Amino acid sequence: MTETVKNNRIIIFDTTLRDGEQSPGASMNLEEKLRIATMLDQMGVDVIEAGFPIASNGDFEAVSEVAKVVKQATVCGLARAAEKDIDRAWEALRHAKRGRIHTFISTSPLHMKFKLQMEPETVLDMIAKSVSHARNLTDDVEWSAEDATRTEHDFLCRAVEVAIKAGARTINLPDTVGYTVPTEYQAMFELVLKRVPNADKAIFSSHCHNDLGLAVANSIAAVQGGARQVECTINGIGERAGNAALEEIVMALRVRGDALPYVNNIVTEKLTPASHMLSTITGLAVQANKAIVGANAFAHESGIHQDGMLKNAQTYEIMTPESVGLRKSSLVMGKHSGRHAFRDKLRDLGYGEVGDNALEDAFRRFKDLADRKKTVYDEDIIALVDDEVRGNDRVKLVSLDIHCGTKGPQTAAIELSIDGEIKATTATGDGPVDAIFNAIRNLVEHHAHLQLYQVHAVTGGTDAQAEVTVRLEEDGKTVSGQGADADTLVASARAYIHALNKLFVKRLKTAPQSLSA
Ligand SMILES: CC(=O)SCCNC(=O)CCNC(=O)[C@H](O)C(C)(C)COP(=O)(O)OP(=O)(O)OC[C@H]1O[C@@H](n2cnc3c(N)ncnc32)[C@H](O)[C@@H]1OP(=O)(O)O
Ligand SMILES: CC(C)C(=O)C(=O)O
Repeated sequence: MTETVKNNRIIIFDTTLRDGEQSPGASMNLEEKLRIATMLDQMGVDVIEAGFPIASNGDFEAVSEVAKVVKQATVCGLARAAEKDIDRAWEALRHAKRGRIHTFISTSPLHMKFKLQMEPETVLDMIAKSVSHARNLTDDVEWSAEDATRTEHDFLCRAVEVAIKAGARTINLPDTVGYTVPTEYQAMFELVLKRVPNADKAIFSSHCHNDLGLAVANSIAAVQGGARQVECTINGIGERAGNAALEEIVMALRVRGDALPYVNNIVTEKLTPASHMLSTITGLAVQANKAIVGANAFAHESGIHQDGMLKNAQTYEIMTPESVGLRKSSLVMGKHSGRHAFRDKLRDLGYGEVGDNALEDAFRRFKDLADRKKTVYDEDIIALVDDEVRGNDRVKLVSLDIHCGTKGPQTAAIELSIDGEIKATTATGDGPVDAIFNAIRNLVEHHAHLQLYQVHAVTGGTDAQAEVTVRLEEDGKTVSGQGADADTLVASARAYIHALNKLFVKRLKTAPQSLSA
C-alpha cells in the first residue's frame, strides 16, 4: 500500500441516478428520483450523483430538487469539460448542503482520436481549464479520466497531474468499457499514486462497468491498490451490462473484513429495501440468483443444505439475511428437498408433529408433485397433507388411468384398496370425471347422489395443483370430500373417495357393513 493512502475509510459514491439511469429502460421521473435519493441518503451513501444537468431541463430539475432534499450526503452533478456544462451543474447544485462538480474527459488514444477528435495536448489543456473553472465555483471538484483503463500510463499520469494541479480533490479512473481485470486495475492505481506528484492531495476513485462481469472484483482491486472512493449503483444498474453493484461491494467489505480491512458508512440493513424500491420504480427486475438481493440469495432448496441450515445456518450462509434487511432465509420446498425440511415446513404450517407414517406418505406425494410442478407453494403442501393425514380411510386410490379427448368413449380404469384389498374396474361416462365416478361406483357400493362437483386451482400457472370438492348425499346424510393433485382427474377421484370415506363413517354409526360391490 502506498503512503498516499492515509486511512481505510471507503467513500461510497452512488451513481444510480446518473449512470444507473443510463441503463436502457431505467428512466425515472422526478418524484421517483427523490424517493431513491432520500433512501440513499438514509442508507449512509457518502456521495449521490444525481444527474447530468446540461442533458435536459428534466435532469437539471432532478439534480436541483435532489440537492434540496438530501440531508447528509454530498450531491454531485456531472459535466463535460465545458464551461456551459460546469456552470449548469453548479446552478443545479445551488441548494445542496454539500455540492460536488464532477467533470470528465476521455484520455485514451481511441477516444481522443475518434470521439473527441482532439490532440492529446488539447485534452490536457481542457482538463486544466475545466477543473480550474469548476474550482472557482466550489472546493469539491472531481475529475474523471474517461476510458482510463485503455489510456497509456504516461499520458494518464500527466492528465492526473494536471487535474490535481488545477484543484481536483477527487481523481476517478474509470473502467468505462468494463475491459480491465483486477490485477491490472490494482496495479494502475498503485502506479498513478506512486508516480504523480501531489497524488496525496487527492482521493482516488474507481468506477467500474460490468461488461466482463468483473465490475465488483475490479472495484475491490482498486481499493487494494489505494482507491478510497468507489462508484457504484444499486442492483448494479447502468450503461450496457451495468456498473459495480453497491450492495455487493459493501457486503464483500463487511463479510470479508478479515481480508479487506476497510470501513464504510452504509447501513446494510437497508440494502434489500433499496433494491426492491429501485426495481419497482424502474421495472428492471433483479435476477433471482443475484448476490445479496436476488430472490434466491438466501433461499435453499436441496435437502442436504436444508438439513444443514436447520442444524446451523452458518453451514450454508456466510452472512445473515437480517444483515441485508431480509427478514429470514427461506427453505424452498422442491424436488431436491429432504424429510428434515419437509417436517420443519409442516411444523411451520401448523401441523405440529405429524406421525411417521403420515409424514412418509405425504413426503412421497410431495416428491411426486415436486417432480411435476415447477414451484411447490405452501398452499400445495397444505392441500396435499390435508389430503393425506385424514386418518384411517377404508377406501384408498391406488391407480387411475384415463382415456379421454375428442375420439371417446371417455374411459376410466381404476384400482382401489378397499379395507386393504386391491380391486380394479373400468367404466365409461359422459366425460372423464363421470367415467371415474362410475368406476368408483362399480367398486364401492353406495347410492349417494352427487350434489356438487367443484374445481379450483390452489396456485397460479398451468402446473398448479387442482383442489376438487365433491358433495354427496345419501339417505339425508350429506358429506363433502376434498382431493388435491396436479392432475385434476386424480384430484377428482381423491375427492370422491374422501367423501365416500366420510359417508361410511356416518353409516357405520348406524349399521356396520361391507363396502365392496
Ligand atoms: C462514460 C459516460 O457515462 S459519460 C456520460 C454519458 N451520458 C450521457 O451522454 C447522457 C446525457 N447526454 C446528453 O444529453 C447529450 O449527449 C449532451 C446534452 C451531453 C450533448 O448533446 P449534443 O450536444 O447533442 O452532443 P452529442 O451527444 O451528440 O455528442 C457529444 C459531444 O460532446 C463531446 N464530448 C463528449 N465528451 C466530452 C467531454 N467529456 N468533454 C467535452 N466534450 C465532450 C463529443 O465529442 C461531441 O462533440 P461534437 O458535437 O463536437 O462532436
Ligand atoms: C463519466 C465517467 C465517470 C463514466 O461514467 C465512465 O467513464 O463510465
